[in-house]
Order: sequence, then C-alpha cells, then structure tokens
Amino acid sequence: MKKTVRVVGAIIENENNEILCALRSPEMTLPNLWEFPGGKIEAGETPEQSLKREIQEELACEIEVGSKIEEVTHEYETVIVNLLTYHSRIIRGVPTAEEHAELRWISRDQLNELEWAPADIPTIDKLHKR
Ligand SMILES: Nc1nc2c([nH]c(=O)n2[C@H]2C[C@H](O)[C@@H](COP(=O)(O)OP(=O)(O)OP(=O)(O)O)O2)c(=O)[nH]1
Repeated sequence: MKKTVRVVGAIIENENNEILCALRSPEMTLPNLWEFPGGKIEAGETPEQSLKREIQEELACEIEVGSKIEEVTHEYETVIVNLLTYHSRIIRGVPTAEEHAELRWISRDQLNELEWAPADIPTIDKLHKR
C-alpha cells in the first residue's frame, strides 16, 4: 500500500500581489517542477508549526501563517500526498533558496504558466479566480 504523507505549502504574497514560487531541483523527487515552499508535517506538529519550521529551513526567513486556502489529496506513482496550503506573510528576512533550484515572484494571473507539481493545481486554480 502507498504511504500517505501530510504536507504543508505556504502561499507568500508580496505588496505587488505576486506569489513566491519555488522550483524543485533535479535531485529532488518531482524534479524540475514548481511548488509552494513547505514540506512534510512531523509528528506532534500542527500544520502551522510545520510551515514556519520548513520556511525557516528552506527560505531562511520567518513567516506568519494565515488562513487555509485548500486541502488536496493527490495520488502520485509511489506516494499519496495530502497537501494543505495557507496564506502566509513574511515577518522577518528575505527569502533565499537554501534548497530549491530557483525562487520566483509571479503574479496571480501568470501562475498557470509554470509547470507545477500536480497536487498544487487546485490551489493555483483558486488563487487564479480571485
Ligand atoms: N513542499 C511542497 N511539497 C509538495 C508540494 N506539492 C507536492 O506535491 N509536494 C510533494 C513533494 C514531496 O513529495 C512532498 C513534500 O515533501 P518535502 O518537501 O519534504 O520533499 P522532499 O523532496 O524533501 O521529500 P521526498 O519527496 O524526497 O521524500 O510533497 C508543494 O507545493 N510544496
């Protein structure tokens, strides 16, 4: 049976209504696909705690986690991902790609021009509509 992992993703928006998109590196699973920065929820953590920790590790900055945007369960070839996405705001630091191949600020109406991890599509659709 496939393992299910619980994952959180941050939708970080700047003052120009652009959203921070992160490119997975060639060495990662789901290589060369765009995603929302974040990662797996560890035992004993709330989704909000995981997101703050992951963003500190991946982007070297501190965020405040806001409302939930979407919950999606997507079945990949080898794993089932349960992805929760949250509006987030940077409260300290400047995002730096500590683990990703690239970071890019993209306006809402151009989000669908990138090639996303499949589990992210429902969140992209929701952001696009607003
Ligand atoms: N962080 C993040 N992960 C996502 C998104 N969409 C999506 O399908 N995923 C998948 C990729 C990974 O399989 C998993 C997140 O785990 P992770 O960020 O700890 O990734 P990882 O490469 O360190 O882990 P692994 O898959 O190599 O075990 O969820 C997303 O928007 N953000």
